[in-house]
Amino acid sequence: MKTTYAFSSPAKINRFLHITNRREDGYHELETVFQFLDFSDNLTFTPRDDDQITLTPNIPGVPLVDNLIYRAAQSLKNRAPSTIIQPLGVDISLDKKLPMGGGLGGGSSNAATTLLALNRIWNLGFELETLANIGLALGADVPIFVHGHSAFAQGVGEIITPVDIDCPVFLITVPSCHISTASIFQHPNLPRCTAKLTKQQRMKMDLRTCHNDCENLVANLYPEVAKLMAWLLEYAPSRLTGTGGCIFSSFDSVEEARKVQSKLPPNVRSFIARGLNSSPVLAELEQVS
Ligand SMILES: C[C@@](CO)(OP(=O)(O)O)[C@H](O)COP(=O)(O)OP(=O)(O)OC[C@H]1O[C@@H](n2ccc(N)nc2=O)[C@H](O)[C@@H]1O
Ligand SMILES: Nc1ncnc2c1ncn2[C@@H]1O[C@H](COP(=O)(O)OP(=O)(O)O)[C@@H](O)[C@H]1O
Repeated sequence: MKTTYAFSSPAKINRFLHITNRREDGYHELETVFQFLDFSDNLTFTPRDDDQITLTPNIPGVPLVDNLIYRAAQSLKNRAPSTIIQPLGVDISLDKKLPMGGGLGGGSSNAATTLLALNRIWNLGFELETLANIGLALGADVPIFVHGHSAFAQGVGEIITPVDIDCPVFLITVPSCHISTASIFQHPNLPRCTAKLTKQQRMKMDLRTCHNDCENLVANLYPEVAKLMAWLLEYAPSRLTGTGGCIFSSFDSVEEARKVQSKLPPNVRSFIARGLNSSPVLAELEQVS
């Protein structure tokens, strides 16, 4: 009888996102605070007797070789120490709940959960820092999910300082438009020179005085996002996550969030989730001996 291991793959939000510089290689330097949500995709891993890696079901429009779960598993396998003699094969299943391309980091989260889970299941013994480096080649947000704690991030997201922040209840709204991260970063009207936070501001970390540099551009390009944002701001502090288009609105209680959710214009997808300072994956790893 084979063991199947179940792991979550949580969403993240960027409580703020300042773009401070554009590097020579075209990538942008950011300052952001990441927070996880108690709303996740679910992944299962069943080790195989051979060295095949399978993934079901397929994500429509994402070929297997491009799927970040498959890529993460392959990357890890390719770096396995030569002392590992058991076959590194696994059947992976994905229960996708997170909207894709909305700034909730689902792909990066899936990759990070895969790295963490397979490192443990295959007994590879890699340190978190090594997994984070393997993950960075897959996506800028993967290291945050590997480290698994709310964090202030700099660089392209790989310079990480863990922080403990407030954990409100969020109403997350999901506009129907799919926004490509690359298209926002390439846009000429993106603000790219927000001043870096001073040491004093970082100590205080008052999230209300920060903003998301992508927000105005995304609102201009996608009137649906602008309309939804204007509607939400009537009820609660609301901000874009990442390069959008999901918006998070903060509340003190689930009841208050539900009240606003029930008034949302028809056809706006939404869910309610609490902010977390720790990724649920950390506790789940403890369960695997
Ligand atoms: C900006 C964030 C904040 O969380 O946005 P979301 O994608 O979650 O909305 C992320 O760091 C995004 O990370 P991720 O989605 O992994 O981006 P990647 O695949 O690494 O990059 C996609 C493309 O966006 C551009 N890019 C990305 C990150 C960055 N710091 N500067 C960039 O210029 C590059 O053109 C790159 O080719
Ligand atoms: N396992 C995966 N889950 C989600 N998206 C994936 C996955 N593998 C590859 N992708 C690709 O990554 C893109 C960005 O997805 P996602 O991480 O959900 O959004 P965002 O970067 O806006 O937070 C998707 O549109 C898809 O093409």
